[in-house]
Amino acid sequence: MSPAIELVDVTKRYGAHHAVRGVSLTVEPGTVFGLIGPNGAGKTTTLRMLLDIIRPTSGTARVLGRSPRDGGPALRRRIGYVPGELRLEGRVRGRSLLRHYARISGPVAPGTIDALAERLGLDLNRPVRTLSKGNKQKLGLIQAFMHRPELLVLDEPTSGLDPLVQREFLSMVREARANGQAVLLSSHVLSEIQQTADQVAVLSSGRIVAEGDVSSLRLGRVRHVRARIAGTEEGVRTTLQRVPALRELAIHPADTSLHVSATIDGDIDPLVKALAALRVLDLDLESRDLEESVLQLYGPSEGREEVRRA
Ligand SMILES: Nc1ncnc2c1ncn2[C@@H]1O[C@H](COP(=O)(O)OP(=O)(O)OP(=O)(O)O)[C@@H](O)[C@H]1O
Repeated sequence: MSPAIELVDVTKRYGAHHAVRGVSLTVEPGTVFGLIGPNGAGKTTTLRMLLDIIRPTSGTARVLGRSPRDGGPALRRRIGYVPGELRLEGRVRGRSLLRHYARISGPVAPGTIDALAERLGLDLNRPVRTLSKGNKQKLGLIQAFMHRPELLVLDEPTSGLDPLVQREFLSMVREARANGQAVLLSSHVLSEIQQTADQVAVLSSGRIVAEGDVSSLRLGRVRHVRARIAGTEEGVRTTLQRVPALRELAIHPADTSLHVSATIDGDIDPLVKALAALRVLDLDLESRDLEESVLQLYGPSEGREEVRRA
């Protein structure tokens, strides 16, 4: 079976600015591929090239075995696409709009539209212009999923959705994978990629700076540590400085305790053991957000030229 997506050395330039530089990636049927990276990294540009909304400056793209440029409407119907910025206006009701899309996308099994609307909690009888951003996004998701396309290309699909709906959406993605559909999901939210994707590529300044299976990347291992600790500043500093993976340690006296903040990259067990020797009044461990993780692990000082794996 040919890959659902194959990009080889694809570049997109706007004048002197490289939005995407030499990106190669392969997405197999029945898998979820996560494309992550901070704002402006080149995610939307990469996805639009798959749909032939824009064309690469150089390199080759194949989608479901065809060139997006030559595939035309026949290829387009085999893809479900959620654009990053969904503009839906007009008096038309959600149901009519989806029926209209269904005439373009090809057969939708009876009951599918209502079932998806029910799952996502969307009222299909409302005119689309009166829908909130999140509800418009739900319409966008339904139009992408309803005809069970071989490939789903989803650009920041959970933006504007509340956490319960996000969870339902992630189930829909897993079901699509189980049906043998391929999914390319772009996001700047690491957790949703971690929950669904089999493979992941990290884009930064238009380049893939890391790729592999989700568990092999070190992104999720960088955490913020915040604690309130009783004791002397010197004693606390001496204890915590022995933790090998602890960085950016800062200690500020506040009232009767010390406010401690740091980041930890890797094994947290030595930190837990060190804290056990102190009087900890409060403790908070939080994953760094994606942008911080990407920049720390794969940023300029780490050498963007190389693809790094854990
Ligand atoms: N039509 C255009 N003309 C000029 N520059 C563009 C154009 N489209 C995108 N860019 C630039 O290309 C880079 C990549 O943009 P892109 O929208 O692909 O990023 P992104 O990863 O999707 O970011 P975001 O998460 O903010 O949507 C950015 O620096 C952007 O300013």
